[in-house]
Amino acid sequence: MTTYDIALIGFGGVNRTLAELIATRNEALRSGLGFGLRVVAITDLRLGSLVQPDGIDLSMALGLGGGSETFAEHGGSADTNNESVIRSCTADIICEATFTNPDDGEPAVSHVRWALESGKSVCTTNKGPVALRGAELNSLAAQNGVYFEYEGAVMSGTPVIRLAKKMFSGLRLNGFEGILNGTSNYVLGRMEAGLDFEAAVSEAQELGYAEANPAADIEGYDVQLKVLILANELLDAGIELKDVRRQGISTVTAEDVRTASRNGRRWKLVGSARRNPDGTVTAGVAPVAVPLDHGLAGVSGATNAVSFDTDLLGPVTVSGPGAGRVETAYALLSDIIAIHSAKTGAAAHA
Ligand SMILES: NC(=O)c1ccc[n+]([C@@H]2O[C@H](COP(=O)([O-])OP(=O)(O)OC[C@H]3O[C@@H](n4cnc5c(N)ncnc54)[C@H](O)[C@@H]3O)[C@@H](O)[C@H]2O)c1
Ligand SMILES: N[C@@H](CCO)C(=O)O
Repeated sequence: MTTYDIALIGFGGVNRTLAELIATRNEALRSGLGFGLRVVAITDLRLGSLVQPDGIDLSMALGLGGGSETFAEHGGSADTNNESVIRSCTADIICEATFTNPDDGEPAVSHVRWALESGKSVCTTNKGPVALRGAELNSLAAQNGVYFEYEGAVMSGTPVIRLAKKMFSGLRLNGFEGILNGTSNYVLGRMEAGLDFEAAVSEAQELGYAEANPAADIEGYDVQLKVLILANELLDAGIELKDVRRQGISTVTAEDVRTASRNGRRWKLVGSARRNPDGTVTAGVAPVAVPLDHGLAGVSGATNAVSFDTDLLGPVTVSGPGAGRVETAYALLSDIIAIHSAKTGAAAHA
């Protein structure tokens, strides 16, 4: 039975939940999927780093975080030591879930690069490296004969990127539009229910939907990255961040929400991209007061949906959780499963 050794870079909501899944479901994974998982390294800004090639005691690691204790008291270090841990630990797969940096993707871009260069596959939910350095990192993975997977970068564990790549390969995609941020959608819904903006944002933070800096959700930076990812991955758009127009929901007032409601409309933060007749792609994110019979009007809470405009099937819509710790940890698990399938499929055809 194969066991994959895993390193968790960033031990916040998502990677902690992955560790919980590994701790509680490893036997089910072994019998259902034919492989087990063992965590051999963890790094985090608050906890430092711990490397144990025989496997880390996850109940100990999950018990840390509430106080000032670090991994230094458990045989590790109070420093993250990310580069040396990533390059020299014995992990087969690095799960990168540190903060998303929408400006240049760092330090996560370096984390991914160090892993791929040292022959380790990477799964990440971090939008920065995928959106801003996706092409470079994908070719680095190919050069090193390893895998770079990032299903959770868009719509958390809801299958979108792999699904569209696999299932739409025989048709032409003309564009897409969707609700791609759970926090802003949740906030707009709570405002419609009468809650004030700040209280709604606090709720989204408590529920684990929001970015470390929730301005990324509210001002549309998060959707800008997701539109960039989908446009380049699925429309082969070849565009950069500056090509995705961005407007968030901070300009939408409680009065705007009430007026829309009286007029049979509902505010949504819509991300979209469309292929133009000359082959270029126009992409952006902006709040839109959609009519109640619009396909996106009924998408509520942290649920996301994206509708693809295809030439042979017409519109095809995928809907599901867009944020949440468990939902996003599942995305990492689905990436690990994809790596296992690719490895074992390749072996079967060798
Ligand atoms: N939570 C969600 O619903 C969700 C959904 C999809 C994608 N994501 C993305 O997944 C990533 C993780 O999300 P989260 O909710 O776990 O965030 P989080 O803020 O709970 O956790 C991030 C962790 O990374 C650690 N960290 C930051 N920089 C680090 C560094 N340089 N080295 C080591 N550790 C570092 C922090 O200390 C923190 O514990 C983010 O990039 C986020 O955008 C989150
Ligand atoms: N903060 C993001 C997490 C998912 O990328 C959201 O609310 O959608």
